[in-house]
Amino acid sequence: MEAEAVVEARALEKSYGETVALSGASLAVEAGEVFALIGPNGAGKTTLVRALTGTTAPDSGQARIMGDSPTAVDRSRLGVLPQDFSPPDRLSAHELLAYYAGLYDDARNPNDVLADVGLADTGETWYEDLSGGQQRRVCVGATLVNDPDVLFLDEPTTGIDPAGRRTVWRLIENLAASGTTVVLTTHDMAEAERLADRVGLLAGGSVIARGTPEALVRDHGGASRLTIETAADPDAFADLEYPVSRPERGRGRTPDSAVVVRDIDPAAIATVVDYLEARNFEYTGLTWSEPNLEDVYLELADQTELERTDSVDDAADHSDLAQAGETA
Ligand SMILES: Nc1ncnc2c1ncn2[C@@H]1O[C@H](COP(=O)(O)OP(=O)(O)OP(=O)(O)O)[C@@H](O)[C@H]1O
Repeated sequence: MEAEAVVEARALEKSYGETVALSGASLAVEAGEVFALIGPNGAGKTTLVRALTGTTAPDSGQARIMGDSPTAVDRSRLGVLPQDFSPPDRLSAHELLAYYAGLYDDARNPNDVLADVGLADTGETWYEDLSGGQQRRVCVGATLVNDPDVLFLDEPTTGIDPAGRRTVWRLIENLAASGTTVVLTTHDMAEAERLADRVGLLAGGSVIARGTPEALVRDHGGASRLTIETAADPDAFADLEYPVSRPERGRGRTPDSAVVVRDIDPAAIATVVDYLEARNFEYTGLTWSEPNLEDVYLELADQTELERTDSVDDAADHSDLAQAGETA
């Protein structure tokens, strides 16, 4: 029997004037799952979270949390961190958490929450005097005072330094281990890959692919790559037994400073080194990488973006992507 969805969106549509924010977004999150929503700026992630948490009403479609409509659900079982959450700043971190804790009958001790978000020593500092990353961690803490069963975190780690980010990651992992259902949005693919049981990729207002990070990488991540930092032309590698090309747009390297060897096992890297040496090709570095969620993102979401900017008449390409999503 299929597990019952704790959070569910069915064919949600939402427009702001001419702007279509959601165009049939659907997803189902099971109890205890960590579900990460990824997608380009403007894809509709925040609007989807807002529709799921009852802060915006969809034009059509249905949102459900724990079997209820988002506006009818017991708020004490819900934690929501909006992207633009900005609490009153003339309070200390501790006072802020105490304030939010005061909204619930059976709230957690603010000191324990401060410790959870790695700010045990910063409780007496005024919110406005905290760094941006510390403020964000207090905001994450504010969503935890009621020990929610379902937690929505819209870009929880944006602006947080690497150590603080890891604190929040461990916190989310602990929450998930204790059974909390978590829906988060992020632009950090490493974050999604590390935390999420499943990932939903939003583009153009709908979920175009969903699945475990492993399945998405397997289905859409492409081949392993060996990147060679060299000015040599890919054609010069014609008799190498692997496909060689320039790096694609958007993959972090200027196309004429590197070539990419695809589908190559790490054990075969020595063959390529021998090949380079035998031909006196100059190179300054070799990097082997397996496909990851960033490759999936670039393959599916950025492709959608590029098509949209390259051509206004791209309806056919969108339907291809929607089909790719159906198989994920
Ligand atoms: N209140 C609003 N009024 C008008 N347009 C809006 C409003 N909220 C969202 N939009 C528009 O809807 C679209 C989706 O926005 P949304 O914030 O949901 O995207 P997002 O995926 O969360 O983006 P980001 O990654 O930048 O946070 C965008 O084009 C945005 O400009």
